[in-house]
Amino acid sequence: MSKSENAGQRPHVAVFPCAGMGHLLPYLRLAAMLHSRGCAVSVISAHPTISDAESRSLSSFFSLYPQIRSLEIQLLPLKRNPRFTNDDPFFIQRESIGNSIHLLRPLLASLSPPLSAIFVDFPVLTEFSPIAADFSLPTYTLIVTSARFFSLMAHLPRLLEQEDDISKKSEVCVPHLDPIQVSSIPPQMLDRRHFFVETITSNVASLSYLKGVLINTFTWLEPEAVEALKRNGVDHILPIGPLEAIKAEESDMDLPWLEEQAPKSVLFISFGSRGAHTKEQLREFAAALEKSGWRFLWVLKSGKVDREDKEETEDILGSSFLERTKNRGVVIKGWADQERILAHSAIGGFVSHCGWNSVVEAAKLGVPVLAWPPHGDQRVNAEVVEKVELGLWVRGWGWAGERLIGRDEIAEKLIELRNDERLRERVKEVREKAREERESGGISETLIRDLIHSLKIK
Ligand SMILES: O=c1ccn([C@@H]2O[C@H](COP(=O)(O)OP(=O)(O)O[C@H]3O[C@H](CO)[C@@H](O)[C@H](O)[C@H]3O)[C@@H](O)[C@H]2O)c(=O)[nH]1
Repeated sequence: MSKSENAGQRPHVAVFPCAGMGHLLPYLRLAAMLHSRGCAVSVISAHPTISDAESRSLSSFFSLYPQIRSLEIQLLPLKRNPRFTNDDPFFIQRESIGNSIHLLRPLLASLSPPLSAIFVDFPVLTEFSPIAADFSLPTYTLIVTSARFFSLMAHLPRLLEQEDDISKKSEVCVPHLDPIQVSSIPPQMLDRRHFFVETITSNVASLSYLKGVLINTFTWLEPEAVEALKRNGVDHILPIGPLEAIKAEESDMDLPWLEEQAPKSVLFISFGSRGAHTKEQLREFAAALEKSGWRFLWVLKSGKVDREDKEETEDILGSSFLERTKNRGVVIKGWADQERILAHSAIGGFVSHCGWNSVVEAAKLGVPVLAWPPHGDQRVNAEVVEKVELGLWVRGWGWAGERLIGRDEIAEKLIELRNDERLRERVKEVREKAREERESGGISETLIRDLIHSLKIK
């Protein structure tokens, strides 16, 4: 079918997330949003997925949205670039997706109606660019980290050119943005010979072939960073957050214990979709939790990849902790519906690793955060949490594994979180601002409408 024959039809849009739940969930939310606004939607996924959580999410998404088409590529065995020495399974998965991306060609060529546009995840923009060119396919991306961290990534190539050794400085300046602490930047990003920097640099260069850059943030939360991106050359940036939870996430939550708890009495603890702390650190945290007196709901993960995370809760936290706290808290090993939990009236605080989706969810639902960012973009995201007063952050806790944070130190912060009345009031304001931007037919609504309109006239 030619493009002109297709003109009167609904636009057909595909989304193509990279590895990990932190990428898959926002792309599925975007797919659901485009579907609800009248687009025909396809979701491209790479198999085998890196985690069981991703496989489960994809199957439940497609059973909830049978009209959304699933397009799969089967990953080829990875031909390792000798310079790629990273052993993080999520980085290896990114490499595999990049290496197998040409498998999309026959898939895209066979689509009827053909695609009007595609949303490709930032980590694979470079590998996707020849395909976009050959198919003359209008390409967008959805950025799933903070505008603050993305500003840093977008400016990184120039920063590394200008500075001899950033690691010796205390802060870096991205034009039009307040300084970012060097201690917040993942160390690999400071080494210009690192493969990670090469990948960021080429993907930043690839931003120029895109028709638009969407980002899961909202203007009130990160006004300067969104403005800085526009002024620093990413002028096609559109904040569309906070993304709405998909229908699946609105299903009943099987947590009768939570239903019985008093309003704002329960602390929710989750360090994201991958484990982050050593067993020793988790045990220290458990002791602090007990000491703090909070009721708690803890989603525990002890391995990076859920398929390999076989250890029992008792073996991680000790059966005596579970016995002593059985009337005060619940530990769920594995996966729980975080956004549903955060929305529950019993939740009064959130110990978070500050994965960006978690920060946006806490802001949207008005839950005070105790930031404990162990990896990657998470410390820069925690700078946002601190700046907008969505929560507390002890910078000195450092990166994961830098030092063991003791139970007394943690308990003190947990108690501070519970007693901070000013913070409780402030998060209501943050929630209200998020709601206003969503409901006033605000910027993101207008932009999405414009986007869909521009697709229709292609
Ligand atoms: O048991 C769980 C764990 C997570 N989630 C959801 O899964 C998503 C997790 O995303 P995020 O909070 O961003 O954490 P990560 O999974 O750790 O995300 C990775 O991707 C993010 C987006 O790039 C980065 O900001 C993080 O640093 C990186 O670790 C969120 O929507 C959570 O609500 C659940 O529903 N249940």
